Amino acid sequence: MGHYLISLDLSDKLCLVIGGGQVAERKVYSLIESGALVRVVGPELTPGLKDMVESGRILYRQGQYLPADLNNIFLVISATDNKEVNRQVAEDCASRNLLVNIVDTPEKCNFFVPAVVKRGGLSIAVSTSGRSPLLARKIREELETTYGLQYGEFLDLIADIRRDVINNVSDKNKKKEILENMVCDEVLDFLKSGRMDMVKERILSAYRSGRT
Ligand SMILES: C[C@@]1(CC(=O)O)C2=NC(=C\c3[nH]c(c(CCC(=O)O)c3CC(=O)O)Cc3[nH]c(c(CC(=O)O)c3CCC(=O)O)/C=C3\N/C(=C\2)[C@@H](CCC(=O)O)[C@]3(C)CC(=O)O)/[C@H]1CCC(=O)O
Ligand SMILES: NC(=O)c1ccc[n+]([C@@H]2O[C@H](COP(=O)([O-])OP(=O)(O)OC[C@H]3O[C@@H](n4cnc5c(N)ncnc54)[C@H](O)[C@@H]3O)[C@@H](O)[C@H]2O)c1
Repeated sequence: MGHYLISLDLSDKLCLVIGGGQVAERKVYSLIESGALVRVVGPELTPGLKDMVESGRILYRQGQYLPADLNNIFLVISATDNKEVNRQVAEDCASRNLLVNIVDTPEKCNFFVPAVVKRGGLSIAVSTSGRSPLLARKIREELETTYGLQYGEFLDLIADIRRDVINNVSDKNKKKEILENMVCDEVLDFLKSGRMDMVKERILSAYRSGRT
């Protein structure tokens, strides 16, 4: 059965990562990038995680996992190398209806973490439904070469105009025409080749001609 892909708003949500190893570190980075408040529990930390504790970017309780660590938590990632601990976390989370990811047991997860290309507000996520994370990574790397940094800048530009159009253009056809022209093939071709001057010119003219 396929997964239902959603885009979670984690800003200021308290998320728990259990374990302080390599996998925990990767998951912590992606949570922090999404604005989550992250707490890590584990007897020891990688140097990268240690830095994050010292610079105040994450909270840390040194020690073994305890069920009380789940209090007030929105989302849990269990990234220990101990199967029994991971199994216990899965059970504790299921009884509390928490969002939970157990890194060594896909069947106990109620969400997977996809491989993601981020370009400002644009996120391109790749999931293989847990079947081959390495393939997800390879496809993410390929997408990174196709979708450069200019896509984030482009999204900012068209998002502002779109908001203006939604608020100020009442004619449905005109609204549709402006929104479609901003992402027409010609604009996307200029974007792909990094011609931001032409991109800006074309989207402004799409906006102006739609408003007259
Ligand atoms: C995408 C990514 C996101 C991230 O972690 O941030 C991610 N794994 C990544 C890399 C990666 N993981 C593994 C390898 C080694 C090669 C291999 O095993 O294939 C590599 C490759 C590498 O490290 O380069 C090993 C591995 N992974 C899982 C298991 C357990 C199992 O399958 O039983 C084992 C065996 C452990 C063991 O051997 O004991 C399970 C999961 N890994 C997932 C996500 C979820 C499914 C995502 C999907 O739907 O595809 C899921 C189900 C749960 C979860 O973790 O969310 C990230 C790439 C990020 C990027 O580069 O952009
Ligand atoms: N899902 C994925 O993407 C993925 C990728 C690679 C590996 N894995 C799995 O993830 C597991 C962890 O891999 P790793 O490379 O991070 O291992 P690691 O050895 O670097 O880290 C494991 C961490 O778990 C901590 N730990 C052990 N018992 C604990 C407890 N009771 N409470 C809290 N913390 C505890 C250890 O102190 C250590 O910091 C592996 O066993 C592997 O099966 C998953």
